[in-house]
Amino acid sequence: MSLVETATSVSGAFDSIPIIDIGHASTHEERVTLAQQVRDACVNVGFFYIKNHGIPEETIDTALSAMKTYFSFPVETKMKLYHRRGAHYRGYEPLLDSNLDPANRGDLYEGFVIGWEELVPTEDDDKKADDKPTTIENLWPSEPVGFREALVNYYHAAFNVGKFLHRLFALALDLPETYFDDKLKRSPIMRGLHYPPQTGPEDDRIVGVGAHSDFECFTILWQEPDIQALQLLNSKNQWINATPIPGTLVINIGDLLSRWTNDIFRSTVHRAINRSGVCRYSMPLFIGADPHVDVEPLPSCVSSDRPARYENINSGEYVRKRLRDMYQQGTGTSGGPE
Ligand SMILES: O=C(O)CCC(=O)C(=O)O
Ligand SMILES: [Fe+2]
Repeated sequence: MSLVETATSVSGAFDSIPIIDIGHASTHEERVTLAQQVRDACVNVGFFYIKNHGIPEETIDTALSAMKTYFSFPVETKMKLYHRRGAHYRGYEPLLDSNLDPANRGDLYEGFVIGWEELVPTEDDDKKADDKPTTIENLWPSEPVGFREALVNYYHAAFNVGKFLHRLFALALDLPETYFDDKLKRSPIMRGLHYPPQTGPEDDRIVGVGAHSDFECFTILWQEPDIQALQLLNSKNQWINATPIPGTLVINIGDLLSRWTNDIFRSTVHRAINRSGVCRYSMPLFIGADPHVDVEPLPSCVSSDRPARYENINSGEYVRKRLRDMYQQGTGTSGGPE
């Protein structure tokens, strides 16, 4: 069945989230089989878990413990790196600073945001990058010791998984396997997130992260085991729990890849509410397209029955606008970069 035909029969009324084992992918045949599962998941749900992703537990644990220490510092210390002071929203986001769902009153998480950075910069790094990718500087606190190393290590480990996944997306979209290789070279933004427990009466207008879809191409989310918080909205308006499954990562499609695929890959609305009684941590890595890349519906996703639904847009401009909107709706007072 063609991609367009596959998408036509989809209802979006999913009640569970597929788990895909990516552990065996050395042959082209194995990757084609995986790509078929990925296609089903992206068309029907927009979310899936991956297992056997290969990120060492130690890399995750070290990043988690660095985050826990950092977020335990007084807010005045963390505010020295307030993310709205710089030009690119890097650094510390305090509680209630953003508001992803305009119907809400602010998102009850604090975060720390970084972009591309080599742990040990290589001399010819910029020369190698023929596409003038972002070289926006990250902001780093002096404490805890090892914070930068822990986060940058996790960033690259997760990005390596992302590089593998975008090849599966390409196969799933009937494109050459390497189609996205030169388009997603340095795009990821990573956030370390801390959700304090929400107690008291349930109030749908203040949640950990309000209902939203992600802006970029796809997200690789590590969520803390044993704490239920993430939920996805299906087409019947039911919230489906994305229960943490040990050893897995959650992958979801964002709006940019949804546009690129003419809505054949679903960018599913989700939210997070932490009513566990204890703090919860998560680490999403958002993989967009590099800023210079133009995005318009792919030929394999367009037909006479399904004409292109979107204009060509520049990826950098698109994501910048989405970020501006998100932070303007928040309660942060010092405005945002233009
Ligand atoms: O923390 C989570 O589980 C979800 C976070 C999220 O959806 C986001 O940051 O876009
Ligand atoms: Fe999200």
